[in-house]
Amino acid sequence: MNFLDKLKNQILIADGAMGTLLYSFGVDTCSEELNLSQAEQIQNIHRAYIDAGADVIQTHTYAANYLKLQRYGLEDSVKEINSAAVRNAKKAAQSNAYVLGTIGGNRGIKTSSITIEELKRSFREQLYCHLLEGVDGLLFETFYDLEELETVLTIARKETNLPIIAQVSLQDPGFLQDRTPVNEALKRLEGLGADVVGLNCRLGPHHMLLALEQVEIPKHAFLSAYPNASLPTYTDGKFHYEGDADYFQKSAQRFRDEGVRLLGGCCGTTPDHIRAYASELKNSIPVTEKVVKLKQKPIIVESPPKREYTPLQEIVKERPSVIVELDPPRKLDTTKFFEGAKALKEAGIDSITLADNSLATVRISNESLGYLLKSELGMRPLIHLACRDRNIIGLQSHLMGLHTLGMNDILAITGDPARVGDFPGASSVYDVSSFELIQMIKQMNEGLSYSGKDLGQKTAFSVAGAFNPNVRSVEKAVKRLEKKIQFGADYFISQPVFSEEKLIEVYENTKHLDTPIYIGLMPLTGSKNAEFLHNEVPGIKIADSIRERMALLNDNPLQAAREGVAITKSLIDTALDLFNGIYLITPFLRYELTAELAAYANQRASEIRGASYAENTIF
Ligand SMILES: Cc1cc2nc3c(=O)[nH]c(=O)nc-3n(C[C@H](O)[C@H](O)[C@H](O)COP(=O)(O)OP(=O)(O)OC[C@H]3O[C@@H](n4cnc5c(N)ncnc54)[C@H](O)[C@@H]3O)c2cc1C
Ligand code: MET
Ligand SMILES: [Zn+2]
Repeated sequence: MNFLDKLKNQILIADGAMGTLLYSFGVDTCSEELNLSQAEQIQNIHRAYIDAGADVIQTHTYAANYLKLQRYGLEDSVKEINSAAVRNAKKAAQSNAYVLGTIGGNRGIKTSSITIEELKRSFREQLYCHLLEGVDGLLFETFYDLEELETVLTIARKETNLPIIAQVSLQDPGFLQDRTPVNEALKRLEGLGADVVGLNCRLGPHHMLLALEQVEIPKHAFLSAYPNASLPTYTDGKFHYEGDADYFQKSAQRFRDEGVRLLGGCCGTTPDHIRAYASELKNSIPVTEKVVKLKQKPIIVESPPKREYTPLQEIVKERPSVIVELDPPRKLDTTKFFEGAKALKEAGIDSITLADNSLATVRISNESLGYLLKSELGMRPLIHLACRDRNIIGLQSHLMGLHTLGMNDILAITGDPARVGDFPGASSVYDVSSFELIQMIKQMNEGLSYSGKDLGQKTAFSVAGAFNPNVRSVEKAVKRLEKKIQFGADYFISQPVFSEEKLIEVYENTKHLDTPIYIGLMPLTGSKNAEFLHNEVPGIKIADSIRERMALLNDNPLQAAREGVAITKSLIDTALDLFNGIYLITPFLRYELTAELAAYANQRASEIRGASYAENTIF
């Protein structure tokens, strides 16, 4: 009798974890490889689960695909490992248990760079091994990404009539990562021909039962559940799971009440947990009716997003706009910083931009100074946000804080790596790069966290991307801009440009884009500054004539700075012919220089506007 026939009339017990069990025994390398080198041990664990009462066991092949095996240089051993794994499970099962060939999901919570074609290849390789070796059914487990599971299920259903179990994993008890309600997801899997649909991993019994309360008993499939033992804890350098077998035993009947017919365990479970389930439910009669607590898709409050200002990308499309960077100090005295901010406010700038530990050098946090500028001086802070210092949790919590404080203008950057900075031993986090950060922020504007959790409100961020035209190939840099636009960038802010030729080159290469650019300009403060930028900062080239002008004033710092301002004014004149946005960078907190330049740019901008107004009204 195939195990689907059995499931028609009785609950079956499945096995528990293999990976975490081996890890608890000290295996911290590729445990799937043990199917080859420690076949007997693997068979012993399978037997321990069968002795504990499992009717159905699974091959130890969850991560035995080329995408995951390549981490260990084992990508060419897919066939060997999967075939050995099936043989191990069958040898242990004899005729005492059914054997499922397990294939795990690849896409996790982060936006994955794995393409559908790679997923298909990875899946097919494993599938054919399992079919050739002969299994009683297939178990597709730990799929966070519904698209991935639907893709592989469709392939498998075409290839075989064997029973297929398709299981998703949830971050949130109710919804998949893409916000599909769990009930809808399982129905879709049933529609694609899965014989058993269900949940495994990530959630322990409590949350998995909460999710199952929202699931109807399928009409043409059976329901399965493989909860984790508990949340993991990290002690003495190792992960542990705590949920004990008694706790599992108490949950068993509740799984039955939710209509589950195949009940096993996932991470952290052991033969004791399975024994507990078997003692409660083995051979028991399944329920056929239940009251479902269907949840609707979360309603994201459609209140107007919390926005105090017109987004900069809208302003700069309408008229010339000047923003100025004034970096948070490296020391705790903020007097000069606030003096500078006041001077820039008087110069009439649209926004003051605050770097995030630029060059990986520690500075006062930009959100705290930004908030003071906003609340005390009524200025509009634009907060740079680098991926380098924060993981996905930190980035999101930081963004939620910025929203709460009403700071909606963000420059999303990957960030200079920690090794360039003043704490070279610090680690760069880079959970995401600027592309995904832009996407994360845009998702929050839809009221959803990066993993798709409902935030209850929409944020109103306007997101800039960084543009570095000081590279060998501006065309390549523009390709990055195009990619950032695809990820949701609203406008760009560039590194400083030091020559008219570069301004024109950038204009020529970007004029096809609708997305506005604030072009960067920074006054040189002296000859040493000019030589440093020209010779030591990758990509920055300053015309010989300019460096000569600065060199002539080497002994007169005041005059040199005046020269730097004069050069930048002439660049502003050209820049305003080509771009609407001017981004001035304040060197060494010398705000008097950028305040003067901002006033100049604003005056030139109003002259241009006056002239175009006159042109439009006269004719
Ligand atoms: C306006 C502006 C403000 C900035 N503010 C800060 C700040 O506050 N804090 C801070 O730490 N850093 C800051 N930076 C520096 C920035 O983080 C680095 O210059 C970064 O390497 C490029 O910008 P990004 O972070 O958006 O990188 P991304 O565009 O995401 O690029 C990431 C990686 O790709 C590389 N890359 C970028 N462009 C190219 C290209 N054309 N060809 C090949 N490889 C490329 C980069 O070197 C980097 O390794 C700022 C840069 C700009 C332009
Ligand atoms: C990471 S969830 C899948 C786990 C797998 N069934 C194992 O225990 O090895
Ligand atoms: Zn698991």
